[in-house]
Amino acid sequence: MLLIEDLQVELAGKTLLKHVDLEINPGETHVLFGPNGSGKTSLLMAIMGYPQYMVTGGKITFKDVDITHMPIHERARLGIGMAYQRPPTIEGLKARQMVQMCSQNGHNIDDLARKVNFERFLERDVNAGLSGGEIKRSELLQLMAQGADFMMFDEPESGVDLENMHLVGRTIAELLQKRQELIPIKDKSIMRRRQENTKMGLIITHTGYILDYLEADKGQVLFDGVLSCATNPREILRCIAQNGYEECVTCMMPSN
Ligand SMILES: Nc1ncnc2c1ncn2[C@@H]1O[C@H](COP(=O)(O)OP(=O)(O)OP(=O)(O)O)[C@@H](O)[C@H]1O
Repeated sequence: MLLIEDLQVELAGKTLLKHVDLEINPGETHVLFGPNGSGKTSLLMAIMGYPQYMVTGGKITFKDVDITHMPIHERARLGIGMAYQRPPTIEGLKARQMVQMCSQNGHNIDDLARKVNFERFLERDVNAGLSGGEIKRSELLQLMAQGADFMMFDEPESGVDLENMHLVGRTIAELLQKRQELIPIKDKSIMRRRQENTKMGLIITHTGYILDYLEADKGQVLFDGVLSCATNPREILRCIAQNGYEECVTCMMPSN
């Protein structure tokens, strides 16, 4: 379980996250909405452990371990992974080497790359000259290799064309073991699979396209560093589209 209690985070002397509480249980995927600059990426970066996102209050617990001040690599080892919105180019490090470094289980890198249509980029430096959509697939490949238990996705749809959106959406759903099933829920094998799923996810989206590919458990809105509205993600999306973010957070229930 990921448990965030009363989290406050500062960046460059500015408070970006205010009293954030969040609980993601094994098998759950949450979706995070919010206007530009509201602090969504900052929340993910703080969970991942980037030191510039300074925790000035509160606590983050993962798998019953207090990770509030744990370095990034230890969080990754504990099972936290992230697909970034704008990951940096890393000169001198090939994508293949990066994926190998992420790999926990001696994966066949070429087989993994084929799944996200990334084979032809493996010998390039990480993210060098990649298009927006190619970068997203590179991020997914690293997560597939890592096999994390809790995965965060920062705007996985941005810059992805419609055809690749299917690939990205299906891959994320598979990573989170949240593929939408066409068979009714009363099917016992599906129910068992859902009960056995321990993967956790947190996805930032503006458009909600990702909801066409996976069953998300809860949506929340981050507005000016404050988290609210824990309810059905499609309902939140509808509310935002109809009334705007500010109206949405004032009219709905508090978080959790
Ligand atoms: N290095 C920095 N120095 C100062 N302010 C920063 C820095 N990085 C980000 N910010 C500010 O922190 C605020 C929150 O940024 P963040 O990226 O978390 O927003 P977001 O909700 O993810 O936005 P978007 O939807 O546009 O991606 C923004 O106002 C941003 O300008």
